Amino acid sequence: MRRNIVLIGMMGAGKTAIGSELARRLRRPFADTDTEIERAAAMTIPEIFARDGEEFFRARESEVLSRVLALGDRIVSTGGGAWMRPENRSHIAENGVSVWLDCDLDTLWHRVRHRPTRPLLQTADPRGTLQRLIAERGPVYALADIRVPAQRGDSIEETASRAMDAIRAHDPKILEVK
Ligand SMILES: Nc1ncnc2c1ncn2[C@@H]1O[C@H](COP(=O)(O)OP(=O)(O)OP(=O)(O)O)[C@@H](O)[C@H]1O
Ligand SMILES: O=C(O)C1=C[C@@H](O)[C@@H](O)[C@H](O)C1
Ligand SMILES: [Mg+2]
Repeated sequence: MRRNIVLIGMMGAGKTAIGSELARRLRRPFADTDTEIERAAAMTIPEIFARDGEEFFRARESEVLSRVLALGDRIVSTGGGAWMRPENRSHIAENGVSVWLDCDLDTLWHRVRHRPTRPLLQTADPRGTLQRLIAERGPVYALADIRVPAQRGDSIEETASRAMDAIRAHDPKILEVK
């Protein structure tokens, strides 16, 4: 079974957008943990946070992530907080290669500020919250196998190409066609 390629990073970094582009190019199945959680719960992420709280969401996230990773061969886009749990990092390391989409605050803010779909940003100062999350999570994201800079000026295609180059440089076998 081929190793999964697992995208991690902040909300708005492009895990979903770049992940689906990589899956299309590599002709591999795509899985997005946020989408899988919403499907299983038949609720949106803001609804899950509002009704059951973040801890409940994190438990479902770990379950979904394990299930998807066990399938293998996938491009897996995670939610922004998934990488913060040590057990999730261990599962990802056992079943795939981790790719951090490293995106700056201004670009992230530009992308997420008009979207009400990220419950963690429903604060009095969402830009400040985003900045704090970047500061808290940055050192942990940096534990990923591979770092790919994802800047505002780059198109989805350019960032996807940069990710492919970085994965190939890390281990060419990961991109081999069956
Ligand atoms: N170069 C780019 N790379 C990635 N996304 C881009 C780019 N340019 C524009 N976008 C847009 O920015 C948004 C990125 O959000 P996306 O949902 O992919 O982020 P995410 O990392 O999956 O966030 P979350 O953790 O909240 O799921 C999308 O609407 C995407 O179309
Ligand atoms: O960064 C985060 O903690 C989150 C990011 C999103 O992908 C969702 O998983 C949820 O909104 C939490
Ligand atoms: Mg996403």
